[in-house]
Amino acid sequence: MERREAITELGEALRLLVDQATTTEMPADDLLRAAAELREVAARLGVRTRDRSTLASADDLLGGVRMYNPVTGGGSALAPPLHIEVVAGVAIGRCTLGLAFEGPPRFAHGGVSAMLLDQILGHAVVASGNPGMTVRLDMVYRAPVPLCTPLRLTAEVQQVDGRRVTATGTIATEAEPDTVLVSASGTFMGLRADQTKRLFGPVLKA
Ligand SMILES: CCCCCCCCCCCCCC(=O)SCCNC(=O)CCNC(=O)[C@H](O)C(C)(C)COP(=O)(O)OP(=O)(O)OC[C@H]1O[C@@H](n2cnc3c(N)ncnc32)[C@H](O)[C@@H]1OP(=O)(O)O
Repeated sequence: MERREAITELGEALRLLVDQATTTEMPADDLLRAAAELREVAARLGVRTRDRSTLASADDLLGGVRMYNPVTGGGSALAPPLHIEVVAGVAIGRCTLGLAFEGPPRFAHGGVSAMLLDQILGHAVVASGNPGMTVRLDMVYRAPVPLCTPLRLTAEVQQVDGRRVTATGTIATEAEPDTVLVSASGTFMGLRADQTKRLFGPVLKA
């Protein structure tokens, strides 16, 4: 099996674990036994690791492959994951949030909605050919986002003004795609060469 497939397999197992660990009502003894077993597994994975200045060997930064991205990464225990495709400049995202993402009971944490929207706005911005970093993200929470419900996100670029790119996006359910639950407007700033070197120099050098 190729390494990226193995990373995704491990990611799926971790997401199942996070989901079960969040929903389990098993007694304390079972939780303690699971915790001990998981520490052993973690120790095996920790034999070879990377630091923050080293890109994951399975990643392809310029090709847009980020296996451990906390929103889209197939290898991430934290990612829903959000699956994004860009069609005619519009980024369309799909995911279902489990109980690990709960804020108010039955609904998603507001910060999770912001994270999803930051990511999908970023995809629309990259797809427009003007990559940049988020410098501002404005959120409007119109209605709570239901957990365990297929969601549909959209994002598109509204304006490109030199290095400054503005994009907007929404979260709705798949069942009612025209009822906007959360909307966001983001400003992204393209980096000057000196900023790219200062922030990402060690990673790019490697
Ligand atoms: C298709 C392929 C798939 C792959 C897709 C991958 C998608 C990835 C998606 C990832 C998605 C996740 C993405 C993430 O999570 S990105 C992570 C979160 N974002 C950050 O950490 C960025 C932090 N900010 C900075 O480091 C600096 O601000 C940078 C370096 C960006 C600019 O440096 P600096 O601040 O020194 O500015 P400047 O001297 O260059 O001047 C630039 C202009 O910017 C204006 N400005 C600054 N701040 C703001 C502000 N808050 N509102 C409005 N305007 C602002 C400023 O006034 C100036 O305007 P002007 O005077 O020129 O008019």
